[in-house]
Amino acid sequence: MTCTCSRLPKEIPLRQAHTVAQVRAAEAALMAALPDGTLMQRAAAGLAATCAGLLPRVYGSRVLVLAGSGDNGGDALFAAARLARRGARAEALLLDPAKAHAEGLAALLAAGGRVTGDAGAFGRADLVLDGIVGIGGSGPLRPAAAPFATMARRGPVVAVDVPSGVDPDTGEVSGPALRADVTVCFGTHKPGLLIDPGAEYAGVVHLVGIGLDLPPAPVAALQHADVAALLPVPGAESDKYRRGVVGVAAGSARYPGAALLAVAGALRGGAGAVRYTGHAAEEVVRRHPEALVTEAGPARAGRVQAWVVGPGGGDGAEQALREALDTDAPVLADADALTELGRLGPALLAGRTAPTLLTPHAGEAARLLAGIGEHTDADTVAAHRLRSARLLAARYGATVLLKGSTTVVADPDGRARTNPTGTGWLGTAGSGDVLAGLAGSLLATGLGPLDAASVAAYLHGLAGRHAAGTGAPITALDIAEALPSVWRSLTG
Ligand SMILES: NC(=O)C1=CN([C@@H]2O[C@H](COP(=O)(O)OP(=O)(O)OC[C@H]3O[C@@H](n4cnc5c(N)ncnc54)[C@H](OP(=O)(O)O)[C@@H]3O)[C@@H](O)[C@H]2O)[C@@H](O)CC1
Ligand SMILES: [K+]
Repeated sequence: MTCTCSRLPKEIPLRQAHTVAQVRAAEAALMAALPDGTLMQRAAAGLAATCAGLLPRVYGSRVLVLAGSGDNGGDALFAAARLARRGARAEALLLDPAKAHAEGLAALLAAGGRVTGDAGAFGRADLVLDGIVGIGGSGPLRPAAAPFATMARRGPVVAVDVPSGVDPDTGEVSGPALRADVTVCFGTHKPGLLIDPGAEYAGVVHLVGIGLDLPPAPVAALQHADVAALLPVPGAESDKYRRGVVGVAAGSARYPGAALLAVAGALRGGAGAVRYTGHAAEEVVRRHPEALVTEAGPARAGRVQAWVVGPGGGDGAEQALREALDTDAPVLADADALTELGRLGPALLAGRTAPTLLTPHAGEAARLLAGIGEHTDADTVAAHRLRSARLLAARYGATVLLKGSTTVVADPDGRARTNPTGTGWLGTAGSGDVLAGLAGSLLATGLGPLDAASVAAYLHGLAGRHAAGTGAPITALDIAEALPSVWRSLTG
């Protein structure tokens, strides 16, 4: 089978995202060492170059700047001035004319651009620059700018640094926001560009370096090369035990399928063997003869380097979870085990010395949040992904992989990762069971929970894309079966 993924670029570095506070501190240090306006010119030059690349030709194109009164508007006005000097018909719509960025506006006018008060220019433009607000904004778009969030447009919208109305630190969107086709961000990614719903508003994100000296990023998205470097490779001396044994406590008389799918994921996640315990032993062996099965629960199941507990676990989930948590192996809790954990609260994890990885979808995350007294629902969790995942990680003292349109992994130490490979086709019954098995298998090979979770999410997303091809419904088993191909595409 040919894997379409093998054509993906391999050298793209880790996408790092910094908070507004970190960007501000780096900006202040650099600005103190450079002549006034240097950073804005670097930003405007990169922005103008991206815009020029999006236009069939710059000369004669209609470019509209939506300009707020901060430096974000300044960047947009200076970039439009550069395009006007190349013959573009550039206009600026000033949202608060009295407070417009004076130097940027002067540059635009000097280059032959003009100011317009006609909101209809938005729909006629060949390209719109969203310079309403960047990292200095807060809350939803103000009334003067809000109508542009829903207006029809002809040409692409290019967001300057951040789509206006998207929270740069979290990706939360609390009201109207500009929907961009491309976002040109400066110095670093902002977390809000990598996490839905903000990521969806950002479109394709293009980073323009401006020379900021930044600390380690609190949020990152692994790329191909990062994942390839983390994948376990068996050594010459490896046998199945040295490669790691993953235990899967899953499935019930009512849900035997979840066991099959979790084992299918676990068999393809790098561990040397899969040890299954639960009510679906017969089905598991029939479908996966390579699995070891045992009647005993996690407490007496034999050698296991990481446990996966909960998919389709039914009534047995609490007992299996308690037994697995009593071992000194890493434990991944999913599905019914998460429901039990939400009911019993974080005290159940107290005293663990090995890592715990929780893999909730938004509904299960809401149940876990209830376990710490935060009563909410799935939609609210999905709207506040980073915050929800971080809160759960901190309060449960566990790594949390929050599944969804952007999967977010949060570590109790505060680091977070977002997964760039997701696809809507992954939203299929049993897909989460495969992911749980896969992530547990990576844990058993010795990866830490943050790496195991983010590598699993990456592989799972690529496998979903590979299985769906140019676009077709897929089953959870299709995802599992595509895993060896995408693994090869990363290492080949
Ligand atoms: N960091 C860097 O290294 C570099 C940063 N650069 C650029 O600077 C940008 C940051 O500029 P900034 O600090 O001037 O803030 P900015 O985003 O323009 O917003 C302030 C304005 O927004 C308004 N406003 C607030 N909320 C709003 C809302 N909800 N809806 C509507 N309006 C709202 C607020 O209004 P006010 O409260 O004053 O009435 C004020 O007028 C950054 O994103 C990047 O583009 C580059 O030039 C190169 C180097
Ligand atoms: K903007």
